[in-house]
Amino acid sequence: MPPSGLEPYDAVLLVSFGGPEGPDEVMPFLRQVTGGRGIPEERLQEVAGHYLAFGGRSPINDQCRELLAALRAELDARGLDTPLYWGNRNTAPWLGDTMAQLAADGHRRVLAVTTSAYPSYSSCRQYRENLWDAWDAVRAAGTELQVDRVRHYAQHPGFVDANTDAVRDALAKLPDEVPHLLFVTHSLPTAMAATAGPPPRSDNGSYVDWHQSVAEEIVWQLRRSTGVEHPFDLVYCSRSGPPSQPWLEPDINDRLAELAAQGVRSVVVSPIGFVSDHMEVVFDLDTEARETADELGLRMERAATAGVHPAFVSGLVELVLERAAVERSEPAAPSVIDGGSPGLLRCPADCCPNLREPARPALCQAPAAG
Ligand SMILES: CC1=C(CCC(=O)O)c2cc3nc(cc4[nH]c(cc5[nH]c(cc1n2)c(C)c5CCC(=O)O)c(CCC(=O)O)c4C)C(CCC(=O)O)=C3C
Ligand SMILES: [Fe+2]
Repeated sequence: MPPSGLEPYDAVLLVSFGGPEGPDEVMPFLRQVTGGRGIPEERLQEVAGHYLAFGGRSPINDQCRELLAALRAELDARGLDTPLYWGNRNTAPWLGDTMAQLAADGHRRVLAVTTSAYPSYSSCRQYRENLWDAWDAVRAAGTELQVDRVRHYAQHPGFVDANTDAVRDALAKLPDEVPHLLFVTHSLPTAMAATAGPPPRSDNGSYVDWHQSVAEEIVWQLRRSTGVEHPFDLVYCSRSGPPSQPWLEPDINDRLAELAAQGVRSVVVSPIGFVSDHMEVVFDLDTEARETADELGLRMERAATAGVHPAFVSGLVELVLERAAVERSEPAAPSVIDGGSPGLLRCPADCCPNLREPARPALCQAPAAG
């Protein structure tokens, strides 16, 4: 491979969740995502209904296409001609096919960027397990690839600034108020949340802690620029699983009802847990939570997700450059919000454990200590 400016890496791989692109793809997608995870059939039918209400097409693949185009433009602008690839965990383009293509195209050092910004089993290790499967198949077919992944980036200024900007735009639509801010992320089983991130862990675990820090930073940035301090909470959406299993709360709809009862009149909803307008955002927030707000007589504005905001796109490219520098043993100070965590270059073996299949291998992991 000719030098690309990202040495030692010769390719960048965007890894995403995947989503259906038509009605016939909805049920196969849901079965793929939930295979063996004990999600009740009723919940599957309900979620199928969310997808079918949007013509059976998830927004996520188109958003990946847009992100790839934006990343390409940003790499080009910086004189980096490193090829970009894309693979999904749950639909085409399948990660396994993309990994085989990377090998066939002669690549041997690949840097992965996931469309998921926080630590937890679902948002980190599960991606690394699927990376392992794809990598292992290529290895079995005779090619030795090395795959790394950029550190968790929720506390990178690029991601935070994009979200702050979006909250500012949403606030501008409610000029006569001091809206309550609701920062939203995907709920998790509390057992998964408690074991998110590397030990030693706080009571909340890294998933909740990281979201809390991002929310606080956004509120602080707004206060610094406007002098207004907005009341805020971290709330959850998209609870799944059997009713007997505890998940992170409060659900956004319940919190909206509480706020209305307390006399709050307007809210800005900021989906900091999602990098773009996934189905959870367009259904759980823009459809369901909006209906709740309407019924309660609350004014609600939903802030944009990071999407292809220039700060986010250039932040991802900076993360890629930073990691390449680290691998070349050059000094590279990790860029991170004040008091935030730069995250880890390689997850330790006991980070974000798979509570169902503890022995399942995952890629991008630090070698086990002594
Ligand atoms: C933390 C987290 C993220 C954020 C990090 C990241 O982005 O990865 C995320 C993203 C996503 N989740 C998605 C879709 C689904 N997630 C499900 C189920 C679950 N998600 C979980 C967690 C998360 N999920 C969990 C603990 C479950 C229970 C089952 C299990 O333990 O695995 C189910 C099954 C039906 C249901 O139960 O809801 C579906 C269909 C899509 C695609 C959306 C689109 O099409 O636009 C995206 C981006
Ligand atoms: Fe999910």
